[in-house]
Amino acid sequence: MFDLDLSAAHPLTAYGWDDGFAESFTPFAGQGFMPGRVVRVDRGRVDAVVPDGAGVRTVLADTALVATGDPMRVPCTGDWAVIDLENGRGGDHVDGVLRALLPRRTSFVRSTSSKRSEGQILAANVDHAVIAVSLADALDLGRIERFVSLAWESGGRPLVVLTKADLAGDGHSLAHLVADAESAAPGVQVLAVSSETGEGLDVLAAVLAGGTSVLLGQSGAGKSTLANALVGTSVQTVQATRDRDGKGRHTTTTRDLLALPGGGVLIDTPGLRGVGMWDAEGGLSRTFSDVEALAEECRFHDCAHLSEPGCAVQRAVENGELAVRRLESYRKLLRENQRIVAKTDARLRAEIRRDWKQKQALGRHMMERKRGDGR
Ligand SMILES: Nc1nc2c(ncn2[C@@H]2O[C@H](COP(=O)(O)OP(=O)(O)OP(=O)(O)O)[C@@H](O)[C@H]2O)c(=O)[nH]1
Ligand SMILES: [Zn+2]
Repeated sequence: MFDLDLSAAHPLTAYGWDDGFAESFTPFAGQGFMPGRVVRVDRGRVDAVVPDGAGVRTVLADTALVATGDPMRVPCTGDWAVIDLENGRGGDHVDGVLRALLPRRTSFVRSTSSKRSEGQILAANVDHAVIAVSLADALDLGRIERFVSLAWESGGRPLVVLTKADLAGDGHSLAHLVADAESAAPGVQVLAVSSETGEGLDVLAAVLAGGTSVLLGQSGAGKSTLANALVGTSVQTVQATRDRDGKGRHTTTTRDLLALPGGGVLIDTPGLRGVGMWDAEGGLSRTFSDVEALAEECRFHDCAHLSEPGCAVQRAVENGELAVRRLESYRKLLRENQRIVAKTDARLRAEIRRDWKQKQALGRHMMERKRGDGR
């Protein structure tokens, strides 16, 4: 079998395997199971890297996992899983069964918070959320604030990467742009890079070497180009299909999770790329920690920072300590967030009502049938 030893030689180290995950796996060890990291999920088929020398294996999730109906328990890219290759081998190139998921450290969830059952999980065990912002267009600080809030909410650490730095003019204007981006994301590292010239890629690679990262950002921000530059070759990996039919065909397999040559793991899934806002109240608080710290000083604890007397936020705007743009952006994102939470709640209520109505109708139907039978 394989060795659970945590030496650099462990075949999964390049995929982020560490002491903590090894510990979570302990109860499953010695049962013929092995750990694996999910690199792609496609219509119920899960591709995972396993330490058995074969690289990526395709498995199906245990029906017990899927049957819960809880979308949070469905495997997603970045998950560490308990893989059983001894059983469940089937046609259509299925190599085994995914028996369980190891506890997630962080998760990117669409819709409301992870406590909610209707959340959709987009990526798991993410340490850094890389927010790609193109310098080909004027910086949209509000957009940076939105993505940074989502990143904080996921539990990962945001990192703003200003791409296409070759288009930003001289070093002086580049420094200004970096400072502007920093003002929108207190405490968040901002890096300028160019996939074209290679500028800044070494610094970025060094940051990403520690853990698992996801790529976020608008369409056209330069994410694919950046991923290719970081990986060194095309993100598409060509894999030989096992020679079951004797034809020795080759298929091209795309992965959503890649080991970076300089260390670290990069997740780039289509579902995550242009994510919208969801319930990110905690993330907003972190992104606007400066505004919230000022609000603590307001005379009224429910101050709306409009025209109340003793408003510390308004005072800071007047003093030039706080940009009015930032206060407006804060308000806008809070409103947007509240709208989404309300909408989700309304949807949830509607679902419960529909379910209840169906049960009532079914009950009536059964009663009528019973009565009919008795006649
Ligand atoms: N000048 C310059 N252009 C770049 C750089 N990186 C990317 N581009 C160009 O920007 C365009 C968009 O890049 P992509 O990598 O496809 O952007 P993306 O974020 O992956 O876009 P989606 O796939 O739509 O999410 C392409 O035409 C790239 O050639 C760069 O560093 N410098
Ligand atoms: Zn106030």
